[in-house]
Amino acid sequence: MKPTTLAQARALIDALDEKVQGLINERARLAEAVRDIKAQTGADGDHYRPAREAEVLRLAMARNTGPLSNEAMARLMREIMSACLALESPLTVAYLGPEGTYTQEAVYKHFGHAVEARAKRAIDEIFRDVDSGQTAYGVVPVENSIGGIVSNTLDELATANLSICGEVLLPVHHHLMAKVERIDQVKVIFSHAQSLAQCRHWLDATLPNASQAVVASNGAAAQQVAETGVGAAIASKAAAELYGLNVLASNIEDDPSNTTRFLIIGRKLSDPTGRDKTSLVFSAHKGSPGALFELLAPFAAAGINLTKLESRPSRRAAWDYNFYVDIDGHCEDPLIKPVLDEIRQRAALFRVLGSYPQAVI
Ligand SMILES: O=C(O)C(=O)C[C@]1(C(=O)O)C=C[C@@H](O)C=C1
Repeated sequence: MKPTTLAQARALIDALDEKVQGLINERARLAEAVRDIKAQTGADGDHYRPAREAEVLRLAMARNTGPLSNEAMARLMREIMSACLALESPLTVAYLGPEGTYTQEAVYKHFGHAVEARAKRAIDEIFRDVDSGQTAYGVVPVENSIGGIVSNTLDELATANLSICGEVLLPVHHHLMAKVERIDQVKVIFSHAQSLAQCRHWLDATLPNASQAVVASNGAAAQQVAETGVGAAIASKAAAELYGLNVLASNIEDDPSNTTRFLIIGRKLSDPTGRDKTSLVFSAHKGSPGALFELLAPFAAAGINLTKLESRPSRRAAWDYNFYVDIDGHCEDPLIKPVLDEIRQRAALFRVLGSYPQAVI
């Protein structure tokens, strides 16, 4: 029945909300049953299953008939699953803090809001915390569509005994924020080096005489401006709200498609979902001509798509490099496994950093 008055429409919404709520709790009871089944089968108490979560989100999007968008529907399912998982056991997630960073946004986008997010001061601290079991998972930035790689993360990945179990793509929109109310009052701008670089044209055109100062993160910039009242910060809208700053200009990034990719790090390999990525690190034997070509050729021969290739100093010897490669597919896929074995034989160093579902939302 299509309502014709506001009161009728609201009464129908109330009745429907009651049913939706009942169904959500029924789902939560099933998640509790899953916990009991896992306990009986000797699972280790970590109930988070990245592959299953990706499947649930993909199913929600495939089933969706609107009017809500697929993404809006998936975000709702994301929060329901997050609350269900928190019933099983609250998940702890370390991220690059302080509060208000884009990494914190990436935590909530990937895990939903029912996690215990713990702010850390540096990327290596996050790796240490996850490795020692103090937190179950970590979220670290790995690359930006304009600024390129986050070298600390790649360097930590090469030596850490951890596994990448997910990725998050976060559109990054920068805002100028301060205690003062007018842009012409701003004499100094604080932010992370990458954020300043991503807003360079806007800053040159709008605030050519203001000086720029690099700090550890956008969140730290906003926190500092809130505490001292000095200057302005470039950070997220969430940071402006959290630290009570005035937004003086919005969306000041030079490229509106500016996106940062984050990785979820944990201690377990994720199951295959059919739409996965695998991250690898390897190095070639020094001094042999065509060594890198030899390591990459098996991918081409098997028709495996490379989505990324980076090199970094290996830190073992001068002019020795580690190559970081992302491919489409899971390391257990029957097509991929023998190819990885072949490359392992040919490489000086070879490690699978993780296989994980491609970002869903
Ligand atoms: O299917 C599971 O293994 C569950 O624990 C249930 C559930 C869910 O709510 O759907 C919750 C958490 C997991 O990360 C994945 C899925």
